[in-house]
Amino acid sequence: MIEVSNLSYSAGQAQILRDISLTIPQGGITAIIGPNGAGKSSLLHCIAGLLTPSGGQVRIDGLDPFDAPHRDRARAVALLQQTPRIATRLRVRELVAFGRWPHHGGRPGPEDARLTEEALATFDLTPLADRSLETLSGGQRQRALVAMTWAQSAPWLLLDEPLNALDPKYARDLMERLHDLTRPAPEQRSVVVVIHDINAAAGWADRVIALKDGEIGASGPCNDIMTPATLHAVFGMAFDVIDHKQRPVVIAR
Ligand SMILES: Nc1ncnc2c1ncn2[C@@H]1O[C@H](COP(=O)(O)OP(=O)(O)OP(=O)(O)O)[C@@H](O)[C@H]1O
Repeated sequence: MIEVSNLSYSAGQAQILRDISLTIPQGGITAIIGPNGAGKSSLLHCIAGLLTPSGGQVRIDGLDPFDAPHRDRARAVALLQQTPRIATRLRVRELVAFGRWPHHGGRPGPEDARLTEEALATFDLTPLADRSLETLSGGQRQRALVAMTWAQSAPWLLLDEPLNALDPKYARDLMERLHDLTRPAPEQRSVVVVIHDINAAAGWADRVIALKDGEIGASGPCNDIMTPATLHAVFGMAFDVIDHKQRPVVIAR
């Protein structure tokens, strides 16, 4: 379980997050939505222990990400940042294998190789495994980054805009895969994902946290949040919401 209590975060004079308290249960997909500048990335980085809050606390399955040794933190939570800096001459397999670093500390063994191949296969990257990143399309590179994050084998995955640059098929495939891999079987991980595409959240998320101006505007099961009234309150614009196969579909008016 992720527990965030009275979290505040400031950058210089600017207060970015204000008194955020929330609980994210294990398993499933939790989507963080909200307008530009609402504080979604900042919240994800605070949870991952990469930004130091000005107040409050975070616990990831009981672990304090700000106090924990780097390796313990990396085994508890894997963060995919929006614009990670990576050496483009790396091959896809080498990049994905980096995800194993917290487990082997520079001495990869057969289990690390096996889990690297498994992550490549999970995200349809096996045919691209020997290509260097600079030869990939933006969407292919994005999938390789998700696979690297997955290979870290942390129970919690925090993904900041993973659908960036993905075409509709790969965006759907990625959400479907994350959905399947966050069910109780065969292997349950927990995903917290910042998403701009509101219908990707509506279609796949189990829970939604809607941020507005650095505060929680709404939070709860997906169907409870994807309502015209709540979406209007969060985004300041009118939406219609219809039901399609028991999932909400959001249409901007
Ligand atoms: N170092 C900083 N100094 C001042 N303001 C900052 C700093 N970092 C972030 N901000 C501001 O904090 C606010 C929240 O930023 P954040 O990136 O968390 O929002 P977001 O909801 O992820 O936005 P987007 O949807 O545009 O990616 C923004 O207004 C941003 O300009």
